[in-house]
Amino acid sequence: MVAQLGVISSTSSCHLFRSSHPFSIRLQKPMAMATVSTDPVREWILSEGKASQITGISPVGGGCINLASRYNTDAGSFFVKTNRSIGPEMFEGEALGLRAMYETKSIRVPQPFKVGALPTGGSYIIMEFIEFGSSRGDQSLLGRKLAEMHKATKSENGQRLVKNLGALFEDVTIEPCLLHGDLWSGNISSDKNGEPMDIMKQNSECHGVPVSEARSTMPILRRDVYLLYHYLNHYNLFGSGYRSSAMSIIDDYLRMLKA
Ligand SMILES: Nc1ncnc2c1ncn2[C@@H]1O[C@H](COP(=O)(O)OP(=O)(O)OP(=O)(O)O)[C@@H](O)[C@H]1O
Repeated sequence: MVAQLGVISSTSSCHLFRSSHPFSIRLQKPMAMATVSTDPVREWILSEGKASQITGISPVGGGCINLASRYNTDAGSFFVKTNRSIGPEMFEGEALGLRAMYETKSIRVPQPFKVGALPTGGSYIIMEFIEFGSSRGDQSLLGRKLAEMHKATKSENGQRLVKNLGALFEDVTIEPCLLHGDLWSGNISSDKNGEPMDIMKQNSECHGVPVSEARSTMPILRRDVYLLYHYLNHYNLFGSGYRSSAMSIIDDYLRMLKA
C-alpha cells in the first residue's frame, strides 16, 4: 500500500458507463486529497505516468481474454488491460514482445509501460494509447514495415550459442539412453517400505534432473545444455520466470566457448 496524493471521484458526480465494468466511473469533478491507494494502475499513472489527474476511464471493446480500458489524464491517454485470474506472466510476455518490436523502430506498436499484479489477484498492463484510424491503412506499407522489423531483429545470444555448440560435442560418441520424462519433486515418492518410486502420470516433457545422484552421471561439460533445453521449454510454456536461468546458462557457455 502506498500513501500518496490521489484523485477520487465524489459519489454524486459518478457516471456509470456499463455496470459490469469495474473501471467504468468517469471522474467529472476530480478532487485532490490524501488517500491510501490499493490501485496500482492509478498509482503508476499518477506517478511514473506523470499525470496529476485522471479525468475519465472508459471500457474499450474488442478483446477476448482481458478487460481493456482507456484512462484519460492531463498527461494524455493510457491503454490498460486487466485480467482478474491470470498472473503477471501473461502480460510480461506481451510487454516483452511489444518492447522488442517497439525498439526496432519499424512497425508502429504501442509502447508498453508497466506490468504488475493486482492486489485482489490477477494482473494488469499499462501501455501507450493509440488512436486508431478508420481504415486498415496502406497494406503494402504494412508489409514493408513488417519486413523492416524482421531485418532489424537482433540475433539473441542463444543463436550465437547454437552456432558454437558443436565444440561441446567434438570427439564424443553420443549414445542414446533412457531418460526420465518428467523428473521433479512432485513426481517422486516412496512406497511403504521406503523404496523410492516414480509417480509420474504422464510423460510430457523432460525437466532438468534435480537429483544430484542422477545429475552426477551426466558429462559435466554438456550437462547444462540439457538443462538449458528444459529451461527454454518451460520459458515457452510457463513464462518469464524461467528466462533468467536460461540466459545465465547461455552466457556461461558463451564465456566458456569464447564465442
Ligand atoms: N494500445 C492500444 N490503444 C488503444 N486501443 C487498443 C490498444 N491495444 C488494443 N486496443 C484495442 O483494444 C482491444 C482489445 O485489446 P486486445 O485485442 O489486446 O485484447 P485481449 O483481450 O488482450 O486480446 P485478444 O483479443 O487477443 O483476446 C483491441 O481490439 C483494440 O481495439
